Amino acid sequence: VSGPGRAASSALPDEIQLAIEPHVKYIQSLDSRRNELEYWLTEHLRLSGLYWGLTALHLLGRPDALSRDETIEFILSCQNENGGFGAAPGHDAHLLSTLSAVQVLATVDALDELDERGKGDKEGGGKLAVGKYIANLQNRETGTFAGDEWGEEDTRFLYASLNALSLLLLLHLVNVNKAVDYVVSCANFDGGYGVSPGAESHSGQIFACLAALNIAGRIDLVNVDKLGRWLSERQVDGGGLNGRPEKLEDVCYSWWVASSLTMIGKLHWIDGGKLTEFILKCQDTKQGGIADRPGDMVDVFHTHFGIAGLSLLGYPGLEEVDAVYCMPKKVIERVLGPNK
Ligand SMILES: CN(C(=O)[C@H](Cc1cnc[nH]1)NC(=O)OCc1ccccc1)[C@@H](Cc1ccccc1)C(=O)N[C@@H](Cc1ccc(O)cc1)C(=O)NO
Ligand SMILES: [Zn+2]
Repeated sequence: VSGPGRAASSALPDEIQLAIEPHVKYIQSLDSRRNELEYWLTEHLRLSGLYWGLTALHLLGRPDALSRDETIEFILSCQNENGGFGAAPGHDAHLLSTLSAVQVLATVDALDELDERGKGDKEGGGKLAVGKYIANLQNRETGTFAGDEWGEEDTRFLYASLNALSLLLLLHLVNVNKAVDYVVSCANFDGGYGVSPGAESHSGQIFACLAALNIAGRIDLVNVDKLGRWLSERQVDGGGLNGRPEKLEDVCYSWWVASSLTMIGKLHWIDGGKLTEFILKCQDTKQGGIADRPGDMVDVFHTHFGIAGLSLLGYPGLEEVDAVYCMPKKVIERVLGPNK
């Protein structure tokens, strides 16, 4: 494969190499852009933005580029009385921001702060309060999960729950077998999975369902050859991957598709070198950051998923990423043990 194995040399144009320093500076600059309208328009994603930025820095080998104390203070400031976390201080709790909070605290090795300083109900604060908030969102009949008390159900939320609960070592608070049955009920004839039974296959939902099955120890339920074929067909001529047939390539699908292929042992069914080159072409090597497609505006979401994708593809010098948790492998080994 001609891709990342080739020694990066100065003779090559910039975008063929990963511009590490500019990406670090771009991520560090994000929280200081309070004068920009976009900063406030993305407040509903602030906690997830911290997860994307911090994880990208850890994969770049720069875990100290953001202040650990400020990170912990911000996370805890987003916790609600019900134990769940909102996207920003004062926002209602939601499963996705609760997942981001748990992922960030695990990454900076501060999950115990939940017990020392976290909120929660009388009988059990700390980690248990977060676990109970999540467990209360499971639909006891179908096994799937809602994203918050308004009740919208989706396999994304089922994955978010199993991810967060497993990091808190509290999976026993929910009915994992029923969650597995629900994921199986979402399987399509093409081997993929959708948002609910009968919904069309979508790379993001496939990632969520495969990762949930993996955490439940039931990856054996996947039709590997059919799904591997559908996922490998996401690679388009430009080398990038799309989310569904006929859609445009997009850097974040590098993650959703490549991590799914990794989980079923078929990553070699796509051309890793061409995908690597596509991701590197989406960088802004001057200002830093990675966009969804070459020439588009960069954002922290695509910067994170582009770097995570490069890590899966073995780009030299990056920390290894865990395909199931989208977090540094070293963090997952510390929290769950080497043989997780
Ligand atoms: C809410 N969301 C998305 O819907 C992105 C939008 C997008 C980016 N590039 C193309 N579309 N899509 C996305 O994350 O799809 C992947 C996915 C879909 C379904 C299930 C799981 C993953 C992004 C944020 C975003 C919005 C708009 C532009 C860039 C980023 C997002 O927060 N994604 C979440 C997962 C997610 C996905 C869809 C949702 O409705 C909510 C959450 C995530 O990756 N958390 O770490
Ligand atoms: Zn995208």
